[in-house]
Amino acid sequence: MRPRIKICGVTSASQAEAAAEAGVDALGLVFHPNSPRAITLSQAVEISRAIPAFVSVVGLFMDPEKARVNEVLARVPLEMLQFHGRESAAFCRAFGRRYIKALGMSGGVDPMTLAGEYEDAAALLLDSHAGNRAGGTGEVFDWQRLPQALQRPLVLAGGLSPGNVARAVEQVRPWGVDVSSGVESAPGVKDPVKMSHFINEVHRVC
Ligand SMILES: O=C(O)c1ccccc1N[C@@H]1O[C@H](COP(=O)(O)O)[C@@H](O)[C@H]1O
Repeated sequence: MRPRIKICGVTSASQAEAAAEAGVDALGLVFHPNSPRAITLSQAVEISRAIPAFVSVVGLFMDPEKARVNEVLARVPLEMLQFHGRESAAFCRAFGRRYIKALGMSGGVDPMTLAGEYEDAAALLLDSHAGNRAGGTGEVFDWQRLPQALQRPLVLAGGLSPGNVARAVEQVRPWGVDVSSGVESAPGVKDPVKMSHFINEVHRVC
């Protein structure tokens, strides 16, 4: 089965349109203020209007206040939430939306220990979290270290690019792949050619 493809951190309507045109399944809007891909509420509203039916809109947060998530949800039609910090499962499920929980493959904590906590997650996203940065790093981790017995669908992330995604899909067979910096021309600027190349590479091996 073909893995679902999410492109995270679009910062303009034209980038979202180009990704949809290329065949993406989901687009991520980043609400973590320290990211070069962070957008304002008005930008998020404008971008979400440009996203056609059957492309999911995912809101990315990292250790947000509950009030901030609710403020975003009141304005932006997010289908799903993606949490990249130390949010508990109770926090992740508090908004009446399905959620993806990101877990880091660097550091001392075994992702399997954490994974058990998020039994209602729509997927678990495994990312390198290199240098204690929780995403958007462009760093690959050793895919051999992925837990074999994950109870939820696996989304593979971290340093994916048009050059390595086919190998990643063949080796890991994830439910989905998520990419941010690997399809950019500069931080926060998605490149239509790279997005299209990335998606075509996934299709090529499925
Ligand atoms: O994209 C960001 O800026 C970001 C910031 C904080 C947390 C997560 C972020 N993005 C997510 O990081 C992974 C991997 O990114 P990359 O492909 O290695 O650049 C991906 O899941 C993004 O959704």
